Amino acid sequence: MPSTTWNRHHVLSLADFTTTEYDTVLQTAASFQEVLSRRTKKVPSLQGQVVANLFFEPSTRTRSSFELAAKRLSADTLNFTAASSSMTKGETILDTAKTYLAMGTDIMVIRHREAGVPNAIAQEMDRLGVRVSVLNAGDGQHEHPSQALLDLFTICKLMDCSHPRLELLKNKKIAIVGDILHSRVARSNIWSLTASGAQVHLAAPPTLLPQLFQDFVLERGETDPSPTLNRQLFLHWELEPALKDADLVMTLRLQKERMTDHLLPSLREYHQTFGITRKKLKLCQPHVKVLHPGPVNRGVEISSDLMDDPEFSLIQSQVTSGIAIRMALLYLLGSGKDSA
Ligand SMILES: N[C@@H](CC(=O)O)C(=O)O
Ligand SMILES: NC(=O)OP(=O)(O)O
Repeated sequence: MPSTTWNRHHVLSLADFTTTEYDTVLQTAASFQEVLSRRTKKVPSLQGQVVANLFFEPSTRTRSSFELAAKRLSADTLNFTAASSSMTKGETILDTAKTYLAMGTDIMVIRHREAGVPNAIAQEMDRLGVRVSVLNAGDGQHEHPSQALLDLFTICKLMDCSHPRLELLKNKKIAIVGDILHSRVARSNIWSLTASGAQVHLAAPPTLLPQLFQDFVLERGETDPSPTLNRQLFLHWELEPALKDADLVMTLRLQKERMTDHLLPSLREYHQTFGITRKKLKLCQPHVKVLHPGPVNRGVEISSDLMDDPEFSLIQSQVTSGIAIRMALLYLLGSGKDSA
């Protein structure tokens, strides 16, 4: 593994990630990707450490890939799902976390439907003075840092497989399309992609864009249909200007579980206006690739044939990248613990 300086104790958000930290994660993931291509895919880096996956909200790929990543690093894993836990008998979230602490957990990977739960658990661990790291695996509408990092890794590898790094995305045009309002994936990606120097274009119907962004634009009296939030972040109420000459398109699922109102006329109408299809991709650069964090609602945010087309779709490759990225995060958080 590369020898690195890494001082972060928890990974809760990408808001304050530095360029060096992004590059450290990308380079460490690239080293693990090489390990994963070998016959023996396991390394002893986290032998004796315990990684607890505390998932209070459903997940397929994040939970499984954190588990596999921990196993590839030789850590012991504990898997928790709220529905089959003693929370059904009234145990609180913090008491649940302390129960896992008492079992010797070193790293807690936490997903919760409410924003801020991983931060609250991290604060409690710090208050107790224990060296437990907390990794946010998606909290409400707030952030999903490991997803944005695996997206970054997937894209950077396309450009330079052996040396993925942040600067490769400088000035690339990246469209993020769909339910931006409820998407923690969009929020984390906005941090990482703007940090890279890319031009990030957000496109959604007004009901699915954060009011804050829209107020900001209206306050400045912008009437342009493609107003600029800052020099790198653009807002569109229509799809076409976001797709025009885009290098990459990230489409998002409609997060119905987080919608309290009827925000769209119909799924059919949404697919016609904002669904990504081969025809609409013709507006983009010829080399365009499409990302989606999954799970996908086929025929809603992306057409089924496009999702399955390896010429354009990076969806499977994102899932594969998730293992190396999560190995990198667990390794960086866990490898300093023995020397404490
Ligand atoms: N799986 C991602 C995206 C999604 O569910 O649409 C998340 O948990 O945020
Ligand atoms: N992309 C993502 O977080 O998928 P899961 O919800 O299946 O974990």
